[in-house]
Parts: sequence; structure tokens; C-alpha cells
Amino acid sequence: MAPAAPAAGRVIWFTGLSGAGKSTLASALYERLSAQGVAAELLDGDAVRENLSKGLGFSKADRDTNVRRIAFVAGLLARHGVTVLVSAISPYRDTRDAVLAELPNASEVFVDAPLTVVTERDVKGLYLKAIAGEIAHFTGVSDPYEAPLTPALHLRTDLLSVDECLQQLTTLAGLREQVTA
Ligand SMILES: Nc1ncnc2c1ncn2[C@@H]1O[C@H](COP(=O)(O)OS(=O)(=O)O)[C@@H](OP(=O)(O)O)[C@H]1O
Ligand SMILES: Nc1ncnc2c1ncn2[C@@H]1O[C@H](COP(=O)(O)OP(=O)(O)O)[C@@H](O)[C@H]1O
Repeated sequence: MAPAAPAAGRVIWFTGLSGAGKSTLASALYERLSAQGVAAELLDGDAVRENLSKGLGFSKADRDTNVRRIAFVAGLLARHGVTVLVSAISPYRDTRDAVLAELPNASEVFVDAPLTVVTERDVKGLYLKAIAGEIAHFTGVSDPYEAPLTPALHLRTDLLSVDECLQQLTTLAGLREQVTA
């Protein structure tokens, strides 16, 4: 008898401005999933752009291509039972909605902090450059970000700690609460 196919995995799609906290939260959730024996994979914007989307820029067409590529790979992984954590700015609502609708079990997580806060954080020093006009089409500064209208989760990372966000993500992912000693 052929072995049973694994149950389909799910896709948790983190969207938000640069510096809002997508990578931080996706990595933290990945650690928690792994600790509980759940097969998981991270598709992070930076790593994707180094590999799968190398050479793409930040025009709407290129961002949409990037998002569609990520969704394609996420769908393949999920089909084999993997829980896929995507973190990408994915700024355009129409494209996000379209790819999320095509994925069988996808949840959109809006990682949200005001522009003033992400500019203050300036994790990679890019906002300073964007404001100085040294980076064109920078999301939130000189390029649009269209916030989700009905996300599965809306996390205000300027108001909640990483642990508080992770608690909500744990529930969304259907994980047990982690008991800390
Ligand atoms: N013009 C412009 N606008 C926004 N972001 C820029 C830009 N140029 C470079 N970067 C860096 O690229 C990262 C965003 O890549 P993404 O693949 O997530 O973007 S997108 O979903 O295709 O819009 C983003 O990473 P994160 O900070 O992790 O979001 C930035 O570090
Ligand atoms: N509640 C929170 N959730 C996620 N990140 C937070 C939170 N509060 C503060 N931060 C900080 O904000 C920054 C977010 O950076 P990062 O995860 O790289 O953002 P992004 O992947 O969206 O570009 C990190 O320095 C992180 O420590």
C-alpha cells in the first residue's frame, strides 16, 4: 500500500513596512514550530531576493513578480505538509489578495508599526538614505504600502513586545503555549 500523503501545510504570510518586524516574528515562530516538531520553512524577502528573485528591482512589476514567485514556492512546500512562513513587504493589496486566495490554507499577518517608528528603528539604515533621496521607490517613503483590510492577525509592533506578538502567532498557528520555567 502506498504511504499516506502528508496533511497539507499552511502558509502564514507576514506583510508590512521594512523594519516593522516581519523577519523577527517569522523567525521566532519558526523556532517555536521547530521546537514542537512541526516541519516549517522560512521564505524571507532578503534571502529570496539573493536567490530566487536575484536581479529584480522595486518597481510594481518586479515586486509583484517577486511576490508571485514566493507564493509559488510556498504552495509547493505547503502541499508537502510544510508550514511556510513568508516575510516580504508585499506592498500591493491586489497582488497579495490574489496569491493568498490561490493558496489553500493561507493566513495574512499585518506586521504594523507607524512610519515614524520604523524610521526611528532604521534597522538597516535604509530610511535615512531613502529620506535623503539616495534610494528611489522606498516603501512608505517614496513608494506605496497598501495595508491589508481584513488580515487574520494585525500586530502593532510599536505597542506589543515580541513575546506578546508571538503569543498571538502561536494561537494562529495552532501551537501549544510554550511553558517557560
Ligand atoms: N526601494 C525599496 N523599498 C523597500 N525595501 C527595499 C528597497 N530597496 C531595498 N530594500 C530592501 O529590500 C527588502 C524588501 O524586499 P521584499 O522582497 O520584502 O520587497 S517586496 O515584497 O518585493 O516589495 C527590505 O527588507 P526588509 O527590511 O526586511 O523588509 C529592504 O531591506
Ligand atoms: N513586537 C515586535 N515585533 C517584532 N519586532 C520588534 C517588536 N518590537 C521591537 N521590534 C524590533 O523591530 C525591528 C524589526 O526588524 P525586522 O524584523 O528586521 O523587520 P522587517 O523584517 O519587517 O524588515 C527589530 O530590531 C526588532 O527587535
